[in-house]
Amino acid sequence: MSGTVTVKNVTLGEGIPKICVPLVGTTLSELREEAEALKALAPDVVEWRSDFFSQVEDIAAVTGVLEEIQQILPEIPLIFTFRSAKEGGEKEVSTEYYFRLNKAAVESGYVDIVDVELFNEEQDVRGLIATAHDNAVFVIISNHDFQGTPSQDEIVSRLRRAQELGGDLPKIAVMPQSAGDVLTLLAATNMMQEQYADRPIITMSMSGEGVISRLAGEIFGSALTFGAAHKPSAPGQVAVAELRSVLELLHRSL
Ligand SMILES: O=C1C[C@@](O)(C(=O)O)C[C@@H](O)[C@@H]1O
Repeated sequence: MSGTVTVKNVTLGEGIPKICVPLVGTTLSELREEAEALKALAPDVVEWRSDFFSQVEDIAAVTGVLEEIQQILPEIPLIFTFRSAKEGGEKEVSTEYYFRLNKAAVESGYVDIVDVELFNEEQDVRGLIATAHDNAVFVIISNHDFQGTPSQDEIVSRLRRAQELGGDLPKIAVMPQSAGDVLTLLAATNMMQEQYADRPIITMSMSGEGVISRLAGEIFGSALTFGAAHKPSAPGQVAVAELRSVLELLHRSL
């Protein structure tokens, strides 16, 4: 894999894949508790899935949560994500609000990485990337298919599009309908990282059948893997301690 991204002493794109744990609380007090509990798990990265938050339509409440997470976990890089319902998230908001919310998050000073969905108007995506970079925030450009697994060429083409738009971390999550679909995701990951990527990429095949893709990133070329604390944010996430021991086992074997 060529190219790395370093955020708060965590380097993505070299060595063992880094572990990210999502925060999925629906209230400020649940989120506080979850963040406190993460101290013991010591993930490399934390993602706040703000679409789970009951007050996500109130920007002041959102930045308030960000400030608290940052105070509880000041050393851990924080990803801000609003996952739209059409890509497997909990809520749908207007496109206008989606971009306003993400802009407020990157301008808050509490976020290290923002997740922006690829399937939006190009100028909106480019505008948000520019604002993020002006605020020293890295950008994941993501795409999720909860129904199936596109062809290898289509997966590679979406990852390349994310890279061309200027995303620092192209990402795709797909749903397998067969073991062959898991191989398609792994082959696309390997092809992307060997032939096209000049930066770290993040890929996963979801659900139980796809778990191997969350473990084998160091071999096939995915820099970050999502593990669950007490509640997964997507199907197939395994518990952090088990995830870490398998990643270390595979790392030692190489
Ligand atoms: O995009 C992703 C990946 C993910 O969907 C997964 O399958 O682990 C989990 C989400 O929280 C995250 O935003």
